[in-house]
Amino acid sequence: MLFEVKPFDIEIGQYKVMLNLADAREMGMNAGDRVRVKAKGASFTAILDVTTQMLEPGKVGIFTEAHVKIGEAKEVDIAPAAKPTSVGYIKKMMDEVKLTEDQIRTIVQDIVDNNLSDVEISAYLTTLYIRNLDSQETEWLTRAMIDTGERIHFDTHPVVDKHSIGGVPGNKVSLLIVPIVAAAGLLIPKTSSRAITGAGGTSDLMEILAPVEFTADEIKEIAESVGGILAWGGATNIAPADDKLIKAEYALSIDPYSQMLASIMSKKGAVGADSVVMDMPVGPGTKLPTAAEGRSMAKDLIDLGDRLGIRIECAMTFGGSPVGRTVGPALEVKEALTMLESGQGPNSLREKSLSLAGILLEIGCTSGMGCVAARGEGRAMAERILTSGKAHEKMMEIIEAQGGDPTVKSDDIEIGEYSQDILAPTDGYIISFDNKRIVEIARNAGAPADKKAGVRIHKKMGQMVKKGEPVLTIYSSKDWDVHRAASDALRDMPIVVEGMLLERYPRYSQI
Ligand SMILES: O=P(O)(O)OC[C@H]1O[C@H](OP(=O)(O)O)[C@H](O)[C@@H]1O
Ligand SMILES: O=c1cc[nH]c(=O)[nH]1
Repeated sequence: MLFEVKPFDIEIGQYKVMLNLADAREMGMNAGDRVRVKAKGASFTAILDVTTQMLEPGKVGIFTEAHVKIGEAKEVDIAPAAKPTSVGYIKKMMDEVKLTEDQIRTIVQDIVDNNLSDVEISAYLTTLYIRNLDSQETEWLTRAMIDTGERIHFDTHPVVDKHSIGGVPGNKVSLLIVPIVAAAGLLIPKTSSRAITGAGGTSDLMEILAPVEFTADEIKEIAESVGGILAWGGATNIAPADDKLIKAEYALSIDPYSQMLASIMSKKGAVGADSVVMDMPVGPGTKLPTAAEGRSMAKDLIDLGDRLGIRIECAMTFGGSPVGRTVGPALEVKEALTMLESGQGPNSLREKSLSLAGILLEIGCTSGMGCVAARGEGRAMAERILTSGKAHEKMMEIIEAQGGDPTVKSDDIEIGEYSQDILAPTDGYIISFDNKRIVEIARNAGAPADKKAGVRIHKKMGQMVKKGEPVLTIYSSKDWDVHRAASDALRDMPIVVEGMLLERYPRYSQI
């Protein structure tokens, strides 16, 4: 049937069209069904939405991505179409049937081609949240994610890299590790994602200092010119399925195990990394609650690295409380820049950054790939690079190469103008600190979309507090977001001070 085009200026990351309910009924279709859209020079499958109000019969609403495909066409032909075959493969996954390499590749290709609806993508992720793929399937998934995008081939080797599985709040260490390692003369083309389960991923942070969206060629050029880059993987055509999946994971606040392995390793494989240090925060409220789970994941990551020809070294790090004292993009950038400027700052941030950077400085020694520090000397070298100001100098070069302001100072970074302190309800020691609640509070305050929102932590596990002293300060660009986050924090405190009355459960209802 022919329909008059009505463009909808709405970007949703899918090919979507909308029809009046009467037209959809006449064609025997419902919302969520697939339609074939044909216009002069274009033919593609889209997901159908229906309306009774927004369009008259005879018209078709064309969302941004689909509109780009049809160009200037004023009329399109719409006909029912079959669901993509990958929907059947996702159903097989749900039924615990092992998939073939081709079937996994088809799912990934359909994700890249925007052929799956949000419902289908969340079914895929939910299945992977409930059950893991085996190591062969995970390798196929990772390879499919690499092969459906571009790859970078560097002329210089070794190419080293760092990646975190995330899950611990305030994990701004990449902003220190990349310049330290690049200042030591190693090539580190770091691509990151945005926040997945947290309140600010490395790309959300770096974006405050410089643009993070580059093509694969630009990443190669920038990294080769200054030794390092901190780019957003989602903007490139590198492992393009990754960001589409991460968007859905962020909405669900989940990071399914097998997808996490493939997500991380596809980004590393696509940039041609020879050696990678993997930061694996372990502790209550993280993605790895116990050391045993950490060791098991380390084994899986090393195995996947071997299959792909990437040398992986896993570092289980302390995830029991936030890294540093800030959570949320601008607050974290301020803290990281202060450390680059002065070499000083919270011990947890300094130690973690230096230890992980140190591993990278040593990493190529045993494999004969080339390294800059002998075994056992990497951390001390990283510390010299930080305290001498060379890491700061390198960070400014990276910022400039990415198109940011190389004269930026930590004092220039603005944080939310609205704030509220959360006070200790009693005297005592902090005996429990809930990472997940800290992230929820920062997200309620608006992070990561509001870059100035987040939480400053005044007191950490084991520290003494006096009744009425601030334990946290919540920041936001909007006063109502601060109030919402603060009342949520007060309703269910993220910290427990020894001796605190946690909850009163009355004998009789008060109502
Ligand atoms: O939001 P959650 O799940 O905590 O973690 C996601 C973060 O972890 C990784 O950090 P990096 O790229 O190694 O610095 C990702 O790229 C992302 O920035
Ligand atoms: O890059 C990352 C990091 C953590 N989890 C993922 O799924 N991807």
